[in-house]
Amino acid sequence: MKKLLIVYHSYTGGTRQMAEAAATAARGEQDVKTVLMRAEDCGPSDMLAADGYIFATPENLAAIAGVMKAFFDRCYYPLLGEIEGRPYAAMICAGSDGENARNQLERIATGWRLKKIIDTPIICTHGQTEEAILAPKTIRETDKAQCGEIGATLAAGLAMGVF
Ligand SMILES: Cc1cc2nc3c(=O)[nH]c(=O)nc-3n(C[C@H](O)[C@H](O)[C@H](O)COP(=O)(O)O)c2cc1C
Repeated sequence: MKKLLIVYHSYTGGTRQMAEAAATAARGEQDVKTVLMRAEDCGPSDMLAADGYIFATPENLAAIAGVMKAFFDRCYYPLLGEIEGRPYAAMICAGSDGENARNQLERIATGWRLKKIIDTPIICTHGQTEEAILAPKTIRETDKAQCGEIGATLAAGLAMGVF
């Protein structure tokens, strides 16, 4: 059975809801096992055991979250040349921007020679003040539906073997 691995980090809950929406939709595909993992728990063996990936991270200080970066740092060289051509999608949760995080994440995926299946969405939570930025986030249903589409697309493609 094919395996879809969703790796995420979230401080205030937004990215977690996005990753969970993708996982819920992906689990509608019976022939694919979908695994949702926090970035700090994920290592090279988890990556190697999967056939496709979704990476989800907030943008923090104009970069992917540090915990997500640590995951990539830990896995990058052990997996170089081992996962080439496998499909992936990414999702960014941002207060107002998200472009740098998207570029940084996609650059790492390109280094691994992963195949991007869907354009990477940036879901904005619109926090501007310190209080709003540090508050727990609620992702809108329309945005969760977009994340669900990504999960469902990856899972369906893995099941059909089209990637
Ligand atoms: C320390 C810190 C730095 C942040 N830097 C950025 C930033 O550079 N660009 C941006 O658009 N949002 C920034 N944000 C806002 C978060 O991306 C936003 O609140 C997002 O919803 C967080 O996702 P999460 O709920 O999964 O943690 C920052 C938030 C924190 C706490």
